[in-house]
Amino acid sequence: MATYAVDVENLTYTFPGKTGPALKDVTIQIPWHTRTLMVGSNGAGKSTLLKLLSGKHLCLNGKILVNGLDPFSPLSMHEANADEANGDIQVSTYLGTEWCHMNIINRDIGVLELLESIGLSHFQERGDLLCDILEIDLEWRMHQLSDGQKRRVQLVMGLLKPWRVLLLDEVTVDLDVIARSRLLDFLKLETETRKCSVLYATHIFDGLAKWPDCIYHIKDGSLINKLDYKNDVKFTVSNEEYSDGDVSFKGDSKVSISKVNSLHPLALAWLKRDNNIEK
Ligand SMILES: Nc1ncnc2c1ncn2[C@@H]1O[C@H](COP(=O)(O)OP(=O)(O)OP(=O)(O)O)[C@@H](O)[C@H]1O
Repeated sequence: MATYAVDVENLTYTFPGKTGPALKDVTIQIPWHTRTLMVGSNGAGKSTLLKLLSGKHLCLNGKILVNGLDPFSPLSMHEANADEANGDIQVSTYLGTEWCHMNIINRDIGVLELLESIGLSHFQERGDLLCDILEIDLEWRMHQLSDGQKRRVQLVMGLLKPWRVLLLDEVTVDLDVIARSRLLDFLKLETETRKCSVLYATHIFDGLAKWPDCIYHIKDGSLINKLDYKNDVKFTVSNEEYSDGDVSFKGDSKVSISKVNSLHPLALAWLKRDNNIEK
């Protein structure tokens, strides 16, 4: 089994037809049993990195290994399946924008039928747990659901088969706060109870204060900060009841955040810095 869930070295990626790279000399090592957050402005390069990790683009410049395998190589995936004890674990699952727009979720089809078509009976226990967590009624019909309800069914579909590495590209925007909080708890439990890791790019920081093990800050295609949660992040108690939260930096590698269950103050402080906004 690979030492790291994700092992990327000196990765530089330029989209075909573009002059400048979308990712510049990125090196990132994600251990097993961890949750990593990626923070950065629109266009910083978060989705590009997640897509490269999921094998959606070929990268010739740098090393990318997910579960010790080249995500772009079909041979790798074949070998991976042979390696897994029961063949029922995916190397990686990528849930991103394109995945959100899959057509099936708008069709006149029952939720039970939909979940059965992707192997619910094979992963019954996990499926039941996910339906319970995300409060899915198996009698719902997809075309009659709200956006958030559709997203909840879609998340059960995406998470039904266990994965070694989960690549989440902001797929929680439609969820209400309870569904999002339960989903984050589920992902935390997953990383604590079986060999897997989660890499999550998001612009929603509420409810995340106690969630990650590591936070990467990406700017203009480069990783410019890495915070190891246990050692580098300290929460202070804010005096103001309705404060937006305070952040104080100690150099570039340590930070203190006022005590709110949110990383919004940190994201806001980083992105203001990125854009040279003083206050
Ligand atoms: N298919 C593409 N072809 C060419 N350039 C692209 C393509 N996709 C993204 N880019 C460019 O790559 C850079 C990084 O984009 P990316 O989507 O990775 O940013 P992001 O951090 O995920 O942003 P957001 O928070 O808005 O989702 C941007 O400059 C973007 O314009």
